[in-house]
Amino acid sequence: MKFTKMNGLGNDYVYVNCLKEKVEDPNKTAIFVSNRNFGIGSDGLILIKESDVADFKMDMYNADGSQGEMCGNGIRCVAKYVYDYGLTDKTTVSIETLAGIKYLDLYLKDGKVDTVKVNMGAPELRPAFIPVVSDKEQLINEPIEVNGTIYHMTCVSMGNPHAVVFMEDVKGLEIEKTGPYFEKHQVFQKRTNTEFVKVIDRNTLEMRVWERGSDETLACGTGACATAVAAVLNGLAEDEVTVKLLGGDLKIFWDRKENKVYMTGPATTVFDGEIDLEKFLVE
Ligand SMILES: N[C@@H](CCC[C@H](N)C(=O)O)C(=O)O
Repeated sequence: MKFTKMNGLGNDYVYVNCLKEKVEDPNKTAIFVSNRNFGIGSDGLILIKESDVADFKMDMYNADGSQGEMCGNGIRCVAKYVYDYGLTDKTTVSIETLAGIKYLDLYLKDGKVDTVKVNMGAPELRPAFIPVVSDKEQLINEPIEVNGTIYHMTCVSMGNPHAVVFMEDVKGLEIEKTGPYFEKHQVFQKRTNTEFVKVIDRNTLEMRVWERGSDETLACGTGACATAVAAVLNGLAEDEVTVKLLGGDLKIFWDRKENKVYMTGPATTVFDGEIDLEKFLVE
């Protein structure tokens, strides 16, 4: 299997061009390639495919082999891949995901994609569609007991589920002790991604993320979008913010008139490789 290692702000995936390659068992392949000791090492696996309804299709798998509906950092890298490797010469591309079709603008430097702006669509706030168990219309600053501690969360889907928790000490948070309890809390029927966020000022948010299926990662694009939306809903930020993640910054704009969230950030290629999967994916 030929692959390319790419990342968006250190949120790294193994990308496979499925216009040329066939991945028989993506769940199992994701678990193997993601392993940082015995595999390639990544937060998951992303397959680039043909689409009947858009220019390309993205299928994403977390490090535990589960499938995610959407990946903000991943989709910017898919856009870079299809342009830089000559699969398209368009600088505006559409990509089908399990969370619908996303539209992306590509910005070039020295003939290659450097930065990508993604129309991430409308945030979903209705609990049943996130999904999270609740009788309420929206969950904004809602108390939740997690492993014996009361937190306040705002729930947003950007195609995938997010619980956003505002707090003072994000840097000192022992995320590996809290994140798994949020992820598997009984109210989240499909588990959840959780963002822990400090408001620096009304245009700057500091965020760490515990990702469903991949543990702590250096950045999460859908998480940054959910965080920006949650900050506005809680009266903590303006519609346009910089989200500061462990791996770098994302610019997020919630166009409230159109009810669309825009994410702008970098995409980076690290190396190409080839691996004999048959040798490793034995029963
Ligand atoms: N890192 C991604 C999100 C990947 C999927 C997520 N873990 C899920 O299962 O929903 C991003 O940049 O958005």
